[in-house]
Amino acid sequence: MSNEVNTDLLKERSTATFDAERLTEFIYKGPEKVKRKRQIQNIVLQDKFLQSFKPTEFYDRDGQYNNAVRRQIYIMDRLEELGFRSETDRLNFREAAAPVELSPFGLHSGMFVPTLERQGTPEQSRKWVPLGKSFKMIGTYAQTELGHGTFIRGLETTATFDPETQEFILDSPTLSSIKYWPGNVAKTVNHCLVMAQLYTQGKCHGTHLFLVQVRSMEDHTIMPGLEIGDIGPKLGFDGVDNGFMKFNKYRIPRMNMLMRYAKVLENGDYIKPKNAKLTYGAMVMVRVWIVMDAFKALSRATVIAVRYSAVRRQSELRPGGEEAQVIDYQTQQYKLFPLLATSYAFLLAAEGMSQIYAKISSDIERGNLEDMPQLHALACGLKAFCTWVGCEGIEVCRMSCGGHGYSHASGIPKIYANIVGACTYEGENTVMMLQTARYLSKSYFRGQRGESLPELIQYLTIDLNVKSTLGEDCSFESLVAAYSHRAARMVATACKLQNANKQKGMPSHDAWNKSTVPFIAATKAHCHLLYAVYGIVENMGEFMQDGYFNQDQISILNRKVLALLEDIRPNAVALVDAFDYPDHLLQSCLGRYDGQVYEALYENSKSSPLNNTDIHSSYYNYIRPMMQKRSKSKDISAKL
Ligand SMILES: CC/C=C\C/C=C\C/C=C\CCCC(=O)SCCNC(=O)CCNC(=O)[C@H](O)C(C)(C)COP(=O)(O)OP(=O)(O)OC[C@H]1O[C@@H](n2cnc3c(N)ncnc32)[C@H](O)[C@@H]1OP(=O)(O)O
Ligand SMILES: Cc1cc2nc3c(=O)[nH]c(=O)nc-3n(C[C@H](O)[C@H](O)[C@H](O)COP(=O)(O)OP(=O)(O)OC[C@H]3O[C@@H](n4cnc5c(N)ncnc54)[C@H](O)[C@@H]3O)c2cc1C
Repeated sequence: MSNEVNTDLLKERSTATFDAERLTEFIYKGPEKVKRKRQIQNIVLQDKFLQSFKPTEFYDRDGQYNNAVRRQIYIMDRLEELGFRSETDRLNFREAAAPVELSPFGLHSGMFVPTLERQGTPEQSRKWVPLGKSFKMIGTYAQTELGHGTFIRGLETTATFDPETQEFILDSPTLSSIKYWPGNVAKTVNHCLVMAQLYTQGKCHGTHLFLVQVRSMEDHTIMPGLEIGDIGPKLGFDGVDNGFMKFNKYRIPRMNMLMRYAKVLENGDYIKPKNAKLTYGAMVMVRVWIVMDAFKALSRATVIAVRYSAVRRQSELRPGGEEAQVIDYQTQQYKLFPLLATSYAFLLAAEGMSQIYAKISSDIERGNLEDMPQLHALACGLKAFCTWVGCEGIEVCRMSCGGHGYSHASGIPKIYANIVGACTYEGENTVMMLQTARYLSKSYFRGQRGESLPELIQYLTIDLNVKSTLGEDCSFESLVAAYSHRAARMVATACKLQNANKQKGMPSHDAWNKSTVPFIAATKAHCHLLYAVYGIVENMGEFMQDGYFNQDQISILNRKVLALLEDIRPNAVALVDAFDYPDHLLQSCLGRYDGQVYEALYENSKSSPLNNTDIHSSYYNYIRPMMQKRSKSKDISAKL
């Protein structure tokens, strides 16, 4: 490989109108943090073991899982040796060491341990959290069943209290009650947090969480009374052993129910929690994190596509001139620059969401549940919006790289395959949007009754007769007003339909169901408040429906979006460089910092296992016999 940087990329970097390094410092919160992040990434780069892994697509499923376990355990050991204590250091190390591979211990650290911490009593947490943190106990979060994922109240696994033995009896009474999908259940973990319907004194009290040992701590054999296995290959998540699990009257001690909020006493009495939805806390937490995952996935794809578009030359833009960088085509800019802006918007949204989560969840822990519905609505809406928009955007990035985007060598298919799961897991996106929609609907009617609303949704009460004041400058205030107006109008329209349905005599659940299509559109509009000119141009109909903008304003917006493409053009490469993703993190022949994409693609193809021999065994086994058979056939030899 040559050591030179592609001349087009050199030019792009030298003509940028701002210093990308300053923006990097803004993203990572200061120069010291950037320095530290790079030091950590360099440690990984120097690590021969970590650099010895081939991309996951070169391994079969068994090899992918095996490598994922091997690599993740090595990472854990190295983190200990290096003495990294700060969460940021550890995250930077993990991301650099396994940039595209999901961990078979992800749910252990991401859901199992935090749920023990937050849903266990102080005694339970003291007992189990240290075991979890030190990996003496390895666990996951097992909720979804064959028959139910979305509808948690419909889960069928039962946990029946037996006061005689002071135990719960876990059972899978039907085929559809078998736990199905939980990550790392199949091969990795020895414990699970199981969501099951609690029965005591002959009465069902709804779903609760139970700590269940599923494999022996001595030899990892499956505990008697359980059936456990892998569910098979998936679109992504190659190194993750999503599993199934069936309980056959399996007993666990009473104290293995997580009892911070709800309790079952020795005599079987049930003590209700302050709010039944407190048991869903782990899901809310992960939805918040997923917004950051969507940022990381979309921004990586954007870096790859923008750099490649600066290097790739195709066709003549000026007749008879040199072939143009594809980034100079207006259509290419229109595909990529809004996604670049979206990446930055997602970063800010993810950080804002995390702050709100930290504040409200600490209130909840102190017993103040007032803001629980607001947190739930925000986390559901942003999780769904950011993963949907992120996945659509990643696909646009892939296609904007032409044929090479389709190759794993581009790095984009893997980014997509992993993040697209987030449109489904931790709450299917439509269902999540509808949770936010219910909140908007209730808030709208509250606003109509003159009740005060939380700041984020106060716009629902604005006067919808006011028209836009947007002028040539497309001021920030006029854009925010436009998004608020559109969302408020769409929420009002959906609510009026819901009301009209009720007035026609429909029961309230039907009135709701028959207005959910407009509610989804309204909720997307609510989440879309992150955007500016492009978002209006792309959704003009919704902004125009009640004549909010006049014809002149539409022309201004259409001109503005094209002018903005020109403004971004000289800075596009610097804007993606600022994310400061090193090559070994991107794992992309197209998104390389030095732009030597053709050399990289050519080198990469040589490592395809099909190139191990010039003549593949299938020639001897099938092609040659087929040709020999055909050459003997009269018809063919006659034609030849
Ligand atoms: C992840 C760790 C890091 C790295 C590892 C790497 C990779 C891991 C990848 C993937 C992990 C994936 C893990 C999972 O998928 S776990 C399973 C997740 N499952 C779900 O998310 C299920 C989705 N369903 C639900 O959340 C709920 O069932 C529901 C749709 C919200 C409805 O619940 P239900 O009990 O039926 O509620 P209702 O009775 O209809 O609602 C009454 C009332 O309560 C409100 N509500 C519901 N949930 C909450 C909540 N969490 N907080 C506050 N309020 C809540 C609901 O809106 C309703 O309010 P109303 O005002 O309308 O009455
Ligand atoms: C990669 C991956 C990892 C996972 N990891 C885990 C894990 O670790 N632990 C775990 O417990 N689970 C896990 N899951 C399961 C996941 O949480 C569920 O699949 C998810 O919650 C969706 O539920 P479902 O499969 O029942 O979808 P369904 O609810 O069956 O969805 C099917 C369709 O029905 C629609 N629908 C359903 N209900 C409604 C409604 N009320 N209103 C309107 N439309 C509706 C949906 O929009 C969707 O279009 C994982 C799933 C995946 C893909």
